[in-house]
Amino acid sequence: MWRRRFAFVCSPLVSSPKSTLIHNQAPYWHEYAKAFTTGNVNSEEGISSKVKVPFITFVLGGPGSGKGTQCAKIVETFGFAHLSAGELLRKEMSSNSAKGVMIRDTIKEGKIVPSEVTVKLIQKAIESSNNNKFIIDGFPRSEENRITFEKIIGVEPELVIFFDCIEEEMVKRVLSRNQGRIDDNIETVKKRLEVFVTLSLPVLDYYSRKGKLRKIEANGTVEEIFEKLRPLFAAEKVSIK
Ligand SMILES: Nc1ncnc2c1ncn2[C@@H]1O[C@H](COP(=O)(O)OP(=O)(O)OP(=O)(O)O)[C@@H](O)[C@H]1O
Ligand SMILES: O=c1ccn([C@@H]2O[C@H](COP(=O)(O)O)[C@@H](O)[C@H]2O)c(=O)[nH]1
Ligand SMILES: [Mg+2]
Repeated sequence: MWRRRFAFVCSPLVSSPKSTLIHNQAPYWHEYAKAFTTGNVNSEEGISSKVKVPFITFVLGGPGSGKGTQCAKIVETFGFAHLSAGELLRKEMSSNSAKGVMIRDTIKEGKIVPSEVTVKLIQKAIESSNNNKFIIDGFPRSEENRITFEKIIGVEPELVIFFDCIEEEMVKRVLSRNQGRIDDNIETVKKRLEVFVTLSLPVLDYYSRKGKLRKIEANGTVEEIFEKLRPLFAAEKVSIK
């Protein structure tokens, strides 16, 4: 069973895709886009003249496929801000509020936290960053997540990366991670794998059809995998180094 791989076909590596702002649903980024294109600055609302429409990359893959590990390398090499949806939720769950308890229970069950909660956390993190290039790790995990992000943030990703790793390897990595995560146990991992197949694969399918998906074979060493990622970010447009 663990040898199963996600049967999924997507576009081959191609040159960097074009920007695709969603112009009819952008309560937040429309203001940013306006400030960028007109040069208007509204200091009361905190919109800076330096702010540009953000370059967003989503990174998806099953539990333990290496998303967090590779995102750290992308940040170091290409100057992105790393937003891990899981980390944002784990921070939020450490409060003993009703919301914190709900997040803890959901993560323990390997299920998906309500979209609005996650998107609001991502929005806050984007708003408080000085960076303009974001790598969003482990999101969107479902079509509902994706649609909620589009509604609230109003920007589409330029690029969506999928780490394709065999289940046996993912399970081995998660069970030896040793970071005290409440979902790093075999019962939760099995549930997360099912959730990935049922709810996350349709998201990959959506971006594949839009020509935005890049599949990375993620069974090798950390360095081998990073070498496969490098060309995606080497374009002048996204590189700061
Ligand atoms: N290529 C690799 N080879 C071996 N071990 C790896 C590799 N990449 C990551 N790891 C290790 O596997 C574990 C899981 O990696 P990581 O946390 O990056 O995965 P993830 O996709 O973010 O998982 P999750 O969705 O559960 O957060 C970590 O302990 C990490 O050090
Ligand atoms: O968009 C998201 C991201 C994460 N979750 C929940 O958190 C855990 C852990 O996420 P990692 O990305 O693996 O750190 C995940 O299994 C979900 O329960 C979420 O609900 N929505
Ligand atoms: Mg992770």
